[in-house]
Amino acid sequence: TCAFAGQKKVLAAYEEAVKCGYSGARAGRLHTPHGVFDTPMFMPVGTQATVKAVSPRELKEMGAQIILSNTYHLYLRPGTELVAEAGGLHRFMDWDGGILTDSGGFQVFSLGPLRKITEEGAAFRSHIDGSTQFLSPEIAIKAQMNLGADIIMAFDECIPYPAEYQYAKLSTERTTRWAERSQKAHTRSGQALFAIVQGGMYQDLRRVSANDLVSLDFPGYGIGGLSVGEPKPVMYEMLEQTVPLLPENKPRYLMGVGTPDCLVEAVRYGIDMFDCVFPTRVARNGTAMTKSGRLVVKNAAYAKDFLPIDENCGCYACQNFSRAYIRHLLKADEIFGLRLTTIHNLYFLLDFTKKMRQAILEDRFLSFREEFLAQYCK
Ligand SMILES: CC1(C)O[C@@H]2[C@@H](CO[C@@]3(CNc4nc5cc6c(=O)[nH]c(N)nc6cc5[nH]4)OC(C)(C)O[C@@H]23)O1
Ligand SMILES: [Zn+2]
Repeated sequence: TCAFAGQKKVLAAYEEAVKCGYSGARAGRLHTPHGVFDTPMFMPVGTQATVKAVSPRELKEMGAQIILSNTYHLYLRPGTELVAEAGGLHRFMDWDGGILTDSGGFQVFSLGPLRKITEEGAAFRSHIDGSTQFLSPEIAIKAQMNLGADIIMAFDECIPYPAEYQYAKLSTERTTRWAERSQKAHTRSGQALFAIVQGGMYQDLRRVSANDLVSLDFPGYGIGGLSVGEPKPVMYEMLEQTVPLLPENKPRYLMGVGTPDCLVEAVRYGIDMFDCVFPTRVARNGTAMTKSGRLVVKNAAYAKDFLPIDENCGCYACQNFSRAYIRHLLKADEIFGLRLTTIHNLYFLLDFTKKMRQAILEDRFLSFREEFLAQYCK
């Protein structure tokens, strides 16, 4: 293994356990102040300091290791100073596993009615009360130090898709300057700051972004600007161009991804960490994720189906309840229905990454990937 120990700032140290032959897939262990965690890993999204509809105890039970929260949302409400006064995000939400916070760059562009971006940062209007707000690398890093996550992200611009080459070039260069400013503003020891690779859908800009950020020497690297509406083959092409330029002994985090087919492809390219609102979001409109694709348990077809969502699933929903019962709850607008579909979807993705890790450790990842893709219809 190539442990990361020995570096003066052992933060999100990454021990690569084993590389899988003929692909970039690898199984590693991520060292953080809240524990050592196995990769590949899926991180449930808890945007506003809660993973919607499930409790920390249930998250622990289903095998969640690190969860994601959003600086943008917590900065606007309830305020990151308040969370600091409460003892930090772990205490505030009673989660003793790992926490990663996104820096707010993306949410500014995807949520708030954007006012303008300058070298200094991004001015925007709050999607909550319309107030004028401003985020910069310094403000975003200070906010994340207040939240006290184990892993925090540099302040970046997620380039919209599609984007002109010239705009992608200027934005990517600015994101690199913002990464340097994020680094300088980051003074909290024991907390890992990851940079975020941009470059739009342009191979050369992706390579420049990766090389520039690697030379600034971060403990880990997010790959941003993807899963923003581009075709999947384009996303995979960007991964193929970017991942090999990132240090083998540091974690790679593909932001905002996603569905099992994307996860298995990204792991093949050497991605270690994922987050996506997908499993929790689709659960709330009655869609369950299975290894054969999506199952809309709300459909009339399941009214008298007394089997569980997935007979081979070990989650609380599948061990105790039928499709008919969950459909009934969803049709009756019972909150417990959403809780059961959410628990199943999170368990499904967490278990899927565990199965990928096992396949890599047993050097059978490529056949695992073949078998999975053959059965899964998008
Ligand atoms: C797949 C699915 C269902 O995920 C949904 C919806 C639209 O895509 C998502 C997920 N994609 C996504 N790409 C990202 C890129 C960056 C980035 O470049 N920088 C930073 N700091 N954070 C990022 C977070 C990202 N999330 O983005 C929102 C809008 C959060 O909802 C998600 O489609
Ligand atoms: Zn289940």
